[in-house]
Amino acid sequence: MSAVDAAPVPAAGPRSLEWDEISKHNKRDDLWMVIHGKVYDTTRFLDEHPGGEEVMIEVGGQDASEAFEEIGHSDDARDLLKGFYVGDLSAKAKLGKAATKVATSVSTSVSSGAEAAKTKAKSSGFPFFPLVPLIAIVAFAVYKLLENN
Ligand code: HEM
Repeated sequence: MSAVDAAPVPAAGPRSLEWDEISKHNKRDDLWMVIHGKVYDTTRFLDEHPGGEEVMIEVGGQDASEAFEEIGHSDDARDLLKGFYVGDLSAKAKLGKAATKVATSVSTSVSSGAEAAKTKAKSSGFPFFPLVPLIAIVAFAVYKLLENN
């Protein structure tokens, strides 16, 4: 066996693609889209798409997962996707999207929490806070009374 034969053949894994590459393919004659982290070249399907060309071009070079799911595409439509597969969205690009989602939801919940606290503070006109020592005094008095009986 020669050294050449023994050399390991690198496994040709799926292509890992970045958004700057994917987003270039956004034209009628060169149309890619990302659906659930996978990149599809849908150029040749464009004039066969039962939903028309325009909706496809609108999401060209972008993440079309939501648009694809909103329509409620059939299993046949999902099977067709396999024929257009060109690679995967890179881990970095996937992470970037996840990080944006987390950041957005955290900032939304933080600001809505702060907003809710403000609204609560404004809407409760009754001043409970100064009553706290008074309640403590009454509780102490009741305790002493019971103690003496
Ligand atoms: C490569 C990606 C896509 C494939 C393979 C695909 C395939 C299909 C197929 C086979 C149908 C017929 C109905 C069905 O079997 O579900 C269909 C209908 C449709 N698709 Fe897509 N589609 C793709 C992407 C999209 C995108 C990204 C959108 C929207 C932005 C879209 C919007 C529609 C609409 C509006 C219909 C018509 C539904 C109706 O009239 O009942 N499609 N598509």
